[in-house]
Amino acid sequence: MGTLHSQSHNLIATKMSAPSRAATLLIAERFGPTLQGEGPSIGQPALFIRLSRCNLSCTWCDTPYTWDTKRFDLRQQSDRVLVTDLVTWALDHPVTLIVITGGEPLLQQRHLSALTEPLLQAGRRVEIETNGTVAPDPALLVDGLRFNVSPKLANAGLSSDMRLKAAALETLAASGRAVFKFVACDVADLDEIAEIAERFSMKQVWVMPEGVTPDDVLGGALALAEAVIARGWSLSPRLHVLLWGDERGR
Ligand SMILES: Nc1nc2[nH]cc(C(=O)O)c2c(=O)[nH]1
Ligand code: SF4
Ligand SMILES: [Mg+2]
Repeated sequence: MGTLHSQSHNLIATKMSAPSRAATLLIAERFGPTLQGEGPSIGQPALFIRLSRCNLSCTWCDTPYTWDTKRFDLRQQSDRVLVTDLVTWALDHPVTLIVITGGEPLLQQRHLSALTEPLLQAGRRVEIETNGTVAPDPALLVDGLRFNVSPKLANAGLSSDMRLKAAALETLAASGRAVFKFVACDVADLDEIAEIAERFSMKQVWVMPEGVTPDDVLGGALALAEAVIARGWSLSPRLHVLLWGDERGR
C-alpha cells in the first residue's frame, strides 16, 4: 500500500543495496595447490575451497571446525568472501582441478554456480565433495563438474533418517555426474554399502578407510582391499593423510 513516493524510495534503496548483495560464500579455508587425496582423481594437483557449515555431525568428522559449535567458535573459523574473489584466486593458479568441499557445500548452492561457471568456462574441472543429503540444483549438473558423494553409514553415529535422503541420492545417482565414496571402518561395513548402492542404483562405488593418521589409513586400506576387490568396487586411500597426517590446509 505504498505511496508513489515510498515506492520510488524503495526502488532507489534496492538499487543502492545491490552491490552488498553480490554473491558471497561462507568459507572455512582455501588452500593449494595440493593433491586431490580421495576418489577417482586421487593424486592430481588441485586447489581446495572448503565451505563452512554442515547439516550432519559425524562422530569421526575430520573438519569439525566447519560445524561443531561445542568445540569451535564458527565466527572465528569462517570468512564470508566474494565469489568473484574466489574465482580470481583459483584462476591465478595454473591448476586444472578445483575441489569444493566442506562441511556440506550444497548448503550454499544458491551461490555455487556463480563460482563454478567461470571456472568451467576457463577450462578448469570442478569436483564437489558432498554428503549426499542435499539434491543439487540443475544449474550444477553440467559438463566438467562432478560430485564426489559420500553417503554416511551407521559408523558415523547418526540415524539413517538424517544421513540418507532418498530424493537427493536418487537425483545424484541419476545425474551421471556422481561417484559414490563410502567411508568404511571395517569389512562388515561393506554389506551396508552394498545395500545402499543397490537401493539407489549407484554405479561407481569407491570405498575409503576412516582415519586421520597414516597408520590408520594404511591399516584400514589393507584390511579392506581384498573384500573391496571381491565386490568389484574401487578403493581409495586418503593420500593427503598418508603424506601429511591431519595437517590443516593439505
Ligand atoms: N588433499 C586433500 N584431498 C581431499 N579430498 C577431499 C578432501 C575433503 O576434505 O573433502 C580433501 C582434503 O582435505 N585434502
Ligand atoms: S558430512 Fe562431512 S563435514 Fe559434515 S559432519 Fe560428516 S564428515 Fe563432517
Ligand atoms: Mg579432508
